[in-house]
This record gives sequence, C-alpha cells and structure tokens, in this order.
Amino acid sequence: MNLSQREYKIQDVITFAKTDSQFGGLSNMAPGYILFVNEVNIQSSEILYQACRFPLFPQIQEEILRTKSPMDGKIISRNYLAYTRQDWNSVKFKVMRWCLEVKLIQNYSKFSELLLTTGNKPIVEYSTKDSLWGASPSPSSKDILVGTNALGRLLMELREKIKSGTLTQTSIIYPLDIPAFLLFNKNISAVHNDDYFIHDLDEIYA
Ligand SMILES: Nc1nc(O)c(N)c(N[C@@H]2O[C@H](COP(=O)(O)O)[C@@H](O)[C@H]2O)n1
Repeated sequence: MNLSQREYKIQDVITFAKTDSQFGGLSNMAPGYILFVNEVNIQSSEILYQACRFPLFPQIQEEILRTKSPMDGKIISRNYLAYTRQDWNSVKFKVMRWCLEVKLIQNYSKFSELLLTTGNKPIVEYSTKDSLWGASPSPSSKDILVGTNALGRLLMELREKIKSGTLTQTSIIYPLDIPAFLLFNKNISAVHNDDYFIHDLDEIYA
C-alpha cells in the first residue's frame, strides 16, 4: 500500500470513530459483525487482524480470540508485541484487506449496505492518536484531517469491489499467499459465507 499522507476536508468526507455512531459499523471494533474462519467463531475483524500477528503462537491467538471486546484483543496484542511475525509491517495491510473481505462476505447485507450508503465520498477513520490507519485533525485547522487513512482507503477499495460486482455474497475469500498464514497451527482455508455455524473454542481444543 502507498503510505502517502492524505488531506481531507472534514465536511466533504464520511468519518467514523465511535462504533455507536451512524457509520460506526465501518470500524473493526464494531460489534455485530461475527466472522467464522477455520471453524472458529471470531467476534470482530479487529480480533481476527490481531490474531494474525501471532501465527506461530497459538496460545496468544487463543487469548485474543477468547476476549469478547475487540479493544481488549488489541490490548492483549500489545502485551506480546515481541512475538509479532517478523514481516508484519510488510504484510499487515494485506492482512487487513483480507480481514475486511471476510467481514464483508460473512455479513454481506448489513456491511455492503453500510458501505454503499457512503456514496462516493471519501471514508476516513477519525482518530486523534492514529494517523496511519486513520487521519487526525491538522495542527493548522481542525476542519482538515491529515493521515495515511489506511483503513478508510481499504474500505473505499472494498466499496468499489461491491459496486463493480467483484465481491458478492457468494464470493470465496482465499487465504493470503504469505508464509505461515495460520490459525491455531492450521493453514487458514478459503472463507465462504455459507458455512457459518457456531463452534466453541473448548470444542476445538477438546
Ligand atoms: N478504536 C481505536 N483506537 C485506537 O487508538 C486505534 N489506534 C484504532 N485503530 C484501529 O486499530 C487497528 C490497527 O491496529 P494496530 O495498530 O495495527 O495493531 C485498526 O483496526 C485500526 O482501525 N482504533
């Protein structure tokens, strides 16, 4: 991904920050978008993304997946940063794109409708702390947001795939072609929208 900084006029864009706001469902932290990968239920795209940091440490993945709150998943991840896969900085945007595609096809009606409601406007994650995934108020004007806005840009890319019919409810999301793309020591399989059923982690580990 091109990491160049962008500037957005706040009145011209769709922003999201808090998950209970109009476009809060665009956040990876949003509740109500459950995923299912390798027969494991995952509470949010944030939890899936954070678990993907630690492919060689299934016990860390389990701790992250057992949290109900995506923010707790992120906090747990921060406790184990030294165990992050070594190529993380070069694969994390691909991983995020894949997580968002999984979120889309497994929550197609709700998520595609929300994305299409944004029309053709730029989508920006508003954050005062994170101008890599989002964009922050400019020191010179609070009406301007500045940042890489990587999440917003991936969401706009996803919106285009919906509009063009490249991603539909019946699409299959294939695993990334990166080394050790693993969940609980197993290669991550192709993800469908129609094999969505509940497994408990205790059942997987029985
Ligand atoms: N809710 C929230 N609070 C923050 O402080 C944030 N930085 C974010 N950003 C989200 O975190 C994810 C990226 O995590 P890493 O920093 O790569 O571990 C991504 O979902 C951002 O949208 N969110």
